[in-house]
Order: sequence, then C-alpha cells, then structure tokens
Amino acid sequence: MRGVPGTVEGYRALARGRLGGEVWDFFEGGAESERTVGDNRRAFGRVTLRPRVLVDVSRCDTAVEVLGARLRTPVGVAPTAYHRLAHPDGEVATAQGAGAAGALFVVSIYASRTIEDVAAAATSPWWLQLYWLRRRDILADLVARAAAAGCGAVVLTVDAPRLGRRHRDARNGFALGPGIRAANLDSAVTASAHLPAAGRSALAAHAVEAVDPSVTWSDLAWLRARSDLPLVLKGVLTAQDAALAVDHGADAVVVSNHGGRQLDRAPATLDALAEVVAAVGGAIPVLLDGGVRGGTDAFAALALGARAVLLGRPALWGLAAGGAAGVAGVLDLATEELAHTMALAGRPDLASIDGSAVRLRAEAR
Ligand SMILES: Cc1cc2nc3c(=O)[nH]c(=O)nc-3n(C[C@H](O)[C@H](O)[C@H](O)COP(=O)(O)O)c2cc1C
Ligand SMILES: CCCCCCC(=O)C(=O)O
Repeated sequence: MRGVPGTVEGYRALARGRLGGEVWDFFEGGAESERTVGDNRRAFGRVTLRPRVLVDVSRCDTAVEVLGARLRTPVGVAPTAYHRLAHPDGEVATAQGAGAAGALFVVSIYASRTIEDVAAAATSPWWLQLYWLRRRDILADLVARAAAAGCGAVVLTVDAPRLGRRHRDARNGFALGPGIRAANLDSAVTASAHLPAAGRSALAAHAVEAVDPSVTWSDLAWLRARSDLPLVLKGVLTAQDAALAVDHGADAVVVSNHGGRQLDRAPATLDALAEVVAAVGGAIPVLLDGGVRGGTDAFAALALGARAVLLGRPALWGLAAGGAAGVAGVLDLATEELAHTMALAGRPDLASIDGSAVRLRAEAR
C-alpha cells in the first residue's frame, strides 16, 4: 500500500476515496436518526484517564486470552457482511490482515468468501457469527463446516430479529450487485438481497424473509447441541439479558448495539458496559464493540471490564484502503496506541488496567 496512513482516520479518508457512494453509505450508516452511532463515539469522549507514575513500563504487554484464543492484542475485527464490497479479496484479505496483527477475526455469516477459504488464509484465531435463519438446516450445516475448518467459537447476533431502518440504504435503493454474494449460503436463499427496489433496502427485505424473529432464550439449547464450540451472544446491552446469557450457558457476551445500525436510541456500548460486567460477575468474558477507533478507546473499555474490543467500520476502512495490509495497519495502529497509553498510564499489562484507571465525566445536559 502506497502512502500508509499514520492514523485510523487516515484509513477512513483513503477508504472514502475508493468506495462508491452507496457502499460508503452502507458501511457508515446507522438506524433512523443515527443518534446511537454518534453516542458510541461521544461516550468515549467522556472518559478521562487516571495515570499512575513510577511504575516499570519498560515492557507493555498487550497479549490476551479469550475463550482459549491466544491473541497478541485485545483489539479484534467485528463481524461485518460482504467484505468484497471493500476489496476484491474480501474476507481472505481480512483474515490475512488479522493474522499479521495477531488479532481475532469474527467472520460474518454474510461473508463474501467461503469459510474454508478464510480458514486457509487465517493465521490467528477466527470465530463464525450467525444470524438465526429460519432455515435451521443451514445453521446446522454452517456450524459443522466451521468446526471442521478450525473455528474457535460461534457468535450468535441477538440484536437483529429484523434489520434496523437505515434511511441511507432505503434512499439509495441499496441492493447487492451480481459480483458480491454471501458465499456460504445457497444463492436461492439470498436472492432477495440482490433485488433493487426504489425507496427500500434489499438487505432489509432479505432479512424479513431469511431471519427468524421468533427465537427466544429457550432456542439456544438447539444451537448448543449442534457443536461443542463455545457460544458467544453479540448484542447484549442490559444487566437482565447478561444474567440470562449466563443462566443459559453462554460462554461470552459482546456488548454491542450493532454500531448503531439496529435500535436507534439504544445506549452507547461504553455506557452499557458497566451494568453488563456487574451482572455477569466474572462468570464469563465480556467483549465490546461500537465506536472503538483506537488504542485509547480500547484502554477505556478494558478498564471498565471488557476482556477485548472489536472494530467494525475501521477494519472495513483498512480493507478498502489497502487489503490485508490495510487491515493489519489499522489493527497495529490501535495496538501500538494501546501499548503507548498503557505506558503513560502506568499499566504495563492488561490485568493492571482496572476501574481505577479511568473516570467517566457525567454527560453534559
Ligand atoms: C457494514 C457493516 C456490516 C455489518 N454486518 C454485520 C454482520 O454481518 N453481523 C453482525 O453481527 N454485525 C454486523 N455489523 C455490526 C458489527 O459487527 C459491529 O457491531 C459494529 O460495526 C461495531 O461498531 P463500529 O462500526 O463503530 O466499530 C455490521 C456493521 C457494519 C458497519
Ligand atoms: C440479515 C441480512 C443482511 C445482513 C447485513 C449485515 C448487517 O448486519 C448490517 O449491519 O448491515
């Protein structure tokens, strides 16, 4: 990649120049007023750091273990659909970039490369994300394929019984072109995602057709019975659901509002983190995504109890800007910034980043 950006924002600017307007809107957009998209970022802006001094920070260690995955960094890649919209190599490039950074990659069920291609390219742990499709036979098949290919966990996204109302996509009549498809799903199942219609998103229409909105906690046992892989629930925002997740045997939860793309006015993830961490009470790891744009954000989330954080849009910016090198570049920037923050805050390893390392300023009224 020529002209390697020195900041995550630099990758965003490069990606902006390379992506068409409709794809840019699909990546950047959120639900309704996009208030939650902005709130995710504003919450990080309210964190101040409380540095300790005269601590030996000659070595700052960002290594972490999550559900048996040993990672060089607690900053990983969130599941996002259709990476070939950003780069011709799609999720294979993302897997290579995550591998170069020693980071976790969560592959979307709507990946545009096959699980087997991703697995062959991956040199760091990867997990598979699922939406609960009406076609349970497809879910069972995907879980079996993922386990055979070396997947480390199944991530069930629980905040999308239908797609959020994304006005940008509706305005653009957004639909997938023929060159981009969900490579792990039968074309007959995903045909509706390719049918443009004025004033509506084909993906939203497809979700109505494909995703089962009737699923409840008691259905999780069905998924658990399909494999021995750890089960992670993504999209938990309240203490009540965090407690239910533990009761129903989830192995981890991701505090997520889907990057503000689902329920507008859902809380910022950083604001929801403390109640989820308290409800879980250390029983299972808590991850967070939404608005994380660098290592200082990661530091704040770790201090408030997250084991790891995931990047959604920034990984796509890296991918669009420079393929595998761009993804690695974004992850490395965030990891280096985390190590730098750890040094200046006097916290040389992740275990030392505790609640005393941050203060949350009250929201301005
Ligand atoms: C373009 C795009 C596609 C996404 N696709 C998925 C998906 O397939 N499955 C899923 O669980 N979440 C999906 N998400 C949500 C992300 O996993 C993640 O929750 C969110 O992007 C985090 O916020 P951030 O973009 O501010 O980092 C998507 C997000 C974006 C921006
Ligand atoms: C369920 C059909 C489309 C999924 C689109 C990916 C996604 O989750 C998103 O936020 O966009």
